[in-house]
Amino acid sequence: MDSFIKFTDVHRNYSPEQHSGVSGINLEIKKGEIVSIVGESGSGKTTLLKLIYGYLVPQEGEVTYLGKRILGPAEKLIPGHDDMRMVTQEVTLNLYARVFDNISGQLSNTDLKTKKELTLQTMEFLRIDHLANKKIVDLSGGEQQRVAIARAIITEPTVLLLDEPFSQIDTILKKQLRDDIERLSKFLNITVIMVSHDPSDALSVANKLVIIKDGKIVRQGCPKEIYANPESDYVAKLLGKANILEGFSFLESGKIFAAYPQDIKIESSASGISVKVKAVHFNGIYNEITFILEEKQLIAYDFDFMEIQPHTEVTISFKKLKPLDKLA
Ligand SMILES: Nc1ncnc2c1ncn2[C@@H]1O[C@H](COP(=O)(O)OP(=O)(O)OP(=O)(O)O)[C@@H](O)[C@H]1O
Repeated sequence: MDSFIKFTDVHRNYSPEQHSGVSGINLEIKKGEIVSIVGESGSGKTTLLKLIYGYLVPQEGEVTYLGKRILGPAEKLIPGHDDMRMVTQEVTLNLYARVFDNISGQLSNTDLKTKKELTLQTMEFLRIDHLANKKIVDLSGGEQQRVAIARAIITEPTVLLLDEPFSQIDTILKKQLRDDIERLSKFLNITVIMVSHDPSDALSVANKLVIIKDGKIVRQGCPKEIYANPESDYVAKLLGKANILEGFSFLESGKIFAAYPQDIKIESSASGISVKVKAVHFNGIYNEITFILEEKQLIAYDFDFMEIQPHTEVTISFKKLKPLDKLA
């Protein structure tokens, strides 16, 4: 059986002189998966989305959808794959038209009654039916984003590509969006592929994680497994703001470990490793404690709001240390 979406040895750069774009990409995406592509800024995340959608073509290798090569912009009258929709951060909505018209306008060659029914269904699915008669300019950023997703899904795509969907919304809307993405996948069987530079969003919703660095995939697989065993400092820092421990006197020489901030325990007893507190920042859910250990700066989260003061000494212990194979 043909793979759903498959990259085989894909290379696509923007300029031969400088490093840009992506290279050596091998990736398979299964139907119905929620895939999150994460990586630091400029690592090539959007380039991967554009290669899937057909906004870019590889210079080497190929990208296929159901076994067929995805056509590039020069090979199609309207660029973009007919079975897919891509929602970007730029507002592509008609700002002065009603929400209803923005969504229903996507359905050409559909009779009025069906158009109305489908638009109502889609608005209900994304819980924006109460906004039907509002103009886009009068909506919040999060509401506009839901309208953009509604516009995309009303044409019943098999694949929805989302570029930084979580970037401009607050915590409550993030939770709703996560829920929407899960429902799109579960009830409409849409494969969702999204790009995020904040991995906490990705970890919470994706069932496959693709981690990219300098245009190359450095890890792919189950989010929980990758988080539990990051293997490289890039992945550990990206996914969990991990402290990278190397060269400390209490470590075996030559070994490197990652410690997530929540895995550093601050002890009230005298046992443990003595460190000097540099700064304490209240975060709402925890205090972020910056401390100095053997002249290196590390970060721990204190969920118990212990009375820790800057410039004092405390003792710490490591609840979990994750061995790293390499420094990227
Ligand atoms: N049209 C273009 N022309 C030249 N270089 C480009 C072009 N588009 C992207 N690049 C370069 O290719 C690399 C990857 O870009 P891409 O937009 O895919 O990264 P990204 O991971 O999505 O970044 P960000 O998180 O900042 O959006 C970057 O170095 C970028 O500057």
